[in-house]
Amino acid sequence: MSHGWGYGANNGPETWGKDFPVANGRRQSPINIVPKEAQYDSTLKSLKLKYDPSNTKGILNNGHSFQVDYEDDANSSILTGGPISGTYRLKQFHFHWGASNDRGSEHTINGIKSPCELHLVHWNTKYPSFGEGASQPDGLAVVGVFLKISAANPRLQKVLDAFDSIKTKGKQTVFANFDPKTLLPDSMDFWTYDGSLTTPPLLESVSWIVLKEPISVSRTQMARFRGLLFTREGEAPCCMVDNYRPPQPLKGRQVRASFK
Ligand SMILES: Cc1ccnc(S(N)(=O)=O)n1
Ligand SMILES: [Zn+2]
Repeated sequence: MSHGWGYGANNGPETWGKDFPVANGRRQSPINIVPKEAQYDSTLKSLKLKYDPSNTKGILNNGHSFQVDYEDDANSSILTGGPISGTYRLKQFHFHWGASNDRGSEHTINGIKSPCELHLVHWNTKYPSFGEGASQPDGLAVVGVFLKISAANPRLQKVLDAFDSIKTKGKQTVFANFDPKTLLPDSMDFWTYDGSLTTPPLLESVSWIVLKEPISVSRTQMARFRGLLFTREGEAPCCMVDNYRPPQPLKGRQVRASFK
């Protein structure tokens, strides 16, 4: 029985290239961001995120992370501006985190990992669907937000409170009226570069928009992320932790900054 990809010793990021050769491609993600080497680009527009909480569809443990899914059959929850042209629709958001607070993020800053990273995934409405966009070089835009250990973040509480209902792989539950904008920091300053999905199929279709300012999460809240399981009900339990891909080679790409 071929085991699918994951984050373990036998199916983790170092093995993904076997089934997904693009893993060694020229625009893979995540990357290490070196702020001093990022080029300020005054032509970058300000980020515009307009989300309609009533588009919230549900929350799911997909066996790699958990995701909150959004209705995307209209331009009601959209991303515009920043480095992208046109309108991108919110599909879902999810997180990556570590077994301890010294690791967990996918992007790093000067080689420093954060304990957790939020990804808000959007697709270009010039294509008919997320799936179509995912195979196009300008098909997706993901906003990445770092979480740093500080005071408890009350805006995470509704997400955390759903965890008991989605502990194991494949479980989903109702989740309504959640405004992802409440998970964003005050500043919309960002770095941007051309990259890929950070999990298989690792498609090189993502305009990455990584926010400079983190949001807070407490140690106790991080412990609740770690209570989720990679495994299905009835299987030997494996804690959902360290579900992050390490930084990939820049291969000549430029990272631009929206701020000086
Ligand atoms: C929807 C989706 C699939 C795979 N990878 C990602 S990610 N981690 O690049 O945002 N998102
Ligand atoms: Zn992600």
